[in-house]
Amino acid sequence: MLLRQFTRAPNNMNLIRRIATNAILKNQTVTTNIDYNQLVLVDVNDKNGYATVTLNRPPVNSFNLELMMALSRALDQVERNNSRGMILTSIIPNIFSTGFDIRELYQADERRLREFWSVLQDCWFKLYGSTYPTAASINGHNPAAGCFFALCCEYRAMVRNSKLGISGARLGISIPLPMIYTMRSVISTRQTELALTTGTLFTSDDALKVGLIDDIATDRSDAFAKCEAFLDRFKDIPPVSRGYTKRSVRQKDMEEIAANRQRDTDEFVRAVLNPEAQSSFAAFLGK
Ligand SMILES: CCCCCCCC/C=C\CC(=O)SCCNC(=O)CCNC(=O)[C@H](O)C(C)(C)COP(=O)(O)OP(=O)(O)OC[C@H]1O[C@@H](n2cnc3c(N)ncnc32)[C@H](O)[C@@H]1OP(=O)(O)O
Repeated sequence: MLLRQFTRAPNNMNLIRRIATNAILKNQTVTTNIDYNQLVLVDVNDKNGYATVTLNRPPVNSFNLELMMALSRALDQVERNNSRGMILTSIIPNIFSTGFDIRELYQADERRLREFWSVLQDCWFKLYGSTYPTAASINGHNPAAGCFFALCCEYRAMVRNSKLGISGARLGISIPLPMIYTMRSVISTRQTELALTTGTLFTSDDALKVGLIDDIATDRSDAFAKCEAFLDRFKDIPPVSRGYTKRSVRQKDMEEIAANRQRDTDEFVRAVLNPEAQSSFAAFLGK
């Protein structure tokens, strides 16, 4: 059965901007909350300028097209706000994300599937190619696509007793290029190949050892604090030159993905519609 082996919105363009009314209280963080479309929440801390992007699709933050689109728009919002940094996290206590929503893949409509992948690619360009500093506060299990987005960030803190990785190989799924390039930007090519060809889901200790995460946290608030401390490291670094350097480091990967977008989409669609993959999805969903 599909990854059980791993343990066991609408198109709303209107932003609702809410300024915290009790900000006058001494020492209280002043936040501007941009409630985009509920599936992804964007909060900007007015004290330090950091945006928190929170995945909010209970029960498990699985990515369907709507969540992917909401993430894409949230990233646009962070960019437009000129945030000093961004922390990606999840509202669910012990789960960051369970990856793609299997219901999105099972008996999928091809047009919707193409759009799904295209929006994932957009998210990748926006997050991987962002010039502002990024960190992932991984508050729980994070297999597959959620791991991919966390790896796009510059820093990861993960709570103990969680698992992280891209396990597609165990299901006979070949891993798409954006995921390969992203993992390879974090750990060595050798370790990337090993992780992806064995479909390893890493414990927090093993993830730290191999370099997939930067810190182990005791709980979600510790993970968040560690992410803030990481972003603080850039407080005195001029953001424009910093962003330019980051983009230059990542430029080659982005050019290659941009040049292969159509082929990458075709391969994804073929992989999902493959009868073997469809049987796995059916088994997962108990069909
Ligand atoms: C096929 C071509 C793909 C091409 C390239 C892809 C490359 C590979 C990268 C990404 C692919 C993916 O993302 S595929 C998704 C992979 N993810 C999983 O298989 C995770 C499965 N989930 C779990 O193992 C567990 O949910 C958990 C350990 C993460 C959490 O366990 P917990 O016990 O806390 O929760 P439940 O398992 O009871 O789940 C609650 C509820 O949610 C449903 N659920 C969970 N995950 C998904 C999902 N990914 N899609 C849809 N639904 C999901 C689960 O069935 C439960 O539902 P019910 O309450 O109705 O039983």
